[in-house]
Amino acid sequence: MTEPLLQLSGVHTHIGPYHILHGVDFSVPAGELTMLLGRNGAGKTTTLRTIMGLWQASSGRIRFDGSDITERSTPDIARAGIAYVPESMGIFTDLTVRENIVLAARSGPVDKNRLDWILGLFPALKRFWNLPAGNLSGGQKQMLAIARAIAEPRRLLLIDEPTKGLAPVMVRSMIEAFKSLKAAGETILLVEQNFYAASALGDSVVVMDDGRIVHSGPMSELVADQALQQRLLGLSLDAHQ
Ligand SMILES: Nc1ncnc2c1ncn2[C@@H]1O[C@H](COP(=O)(O)OP(=O)(O)OP(=O)(O)O)[C@@H](O)[C@H]1O
Repeated sequence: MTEPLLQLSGVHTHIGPYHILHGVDFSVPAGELTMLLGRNGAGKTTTLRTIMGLWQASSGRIRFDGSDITERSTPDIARAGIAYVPESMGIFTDLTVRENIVLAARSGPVDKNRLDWILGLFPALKRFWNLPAGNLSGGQKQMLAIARAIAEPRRLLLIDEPTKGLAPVMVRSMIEAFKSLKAAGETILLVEQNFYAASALGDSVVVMDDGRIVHSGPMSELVADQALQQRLLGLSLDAHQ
């Protein structure tokens, strides 16, 4: 059997005196979109930050693309091909949309075909190309943050709640963009609270609670089982479109 692109085994993370992750085990197969779900405070963001080396795992192993990355630095992990889009997005609001994207490419100018592909995914960015990113709506800022993450080819995208606070029409645009990313063969680990978006996009799903994995399997299985959804996710689910 081929090794998954990303594999977490028994990962514990402490933040100062607090023990946040308690032996997290899951994997992300190449070319799939894996949803990471769970109630508020379950440990989803901490998991992404631990993969990225922004928090150091206190025990357990993280393997990526055949190598152990548990103790590598964040820049090293980024160089290995993992991009992280945090909930706060990390865009430069004083710079134009164009400058934000150009600056995100570390190894030189953004490839023209790639840029056309990115602007095809997020047409709104084309309209605001020469305007400061601070003028964009919340959803457009999210799109810019993702565009920055894919300005260069990456092996794995970690994206934290891209639909948070967005109007339904914007959620639908975001879902379409993710469908295109999937069709292009990108491997994505996506944190989502919006179950409508999660169910439309996930190939597989991992559910966390209190720093532990409490369920993992195909997304279709969770979508078909409302009792399981209620048990695992309770009222944290936002099923609105
Ligand atoms: N810097 C920190 N210092 C102390 N505790 C923290 C810190 N960051 C997160 N935590 C705690 O770790 C736990 C997990 O938080 P985390 O942000 O990973 O959850 P989450 O599942 O992403 O939640 P949400 O959906 O609300 O963003 C929470 O109890 C949170 O209070």
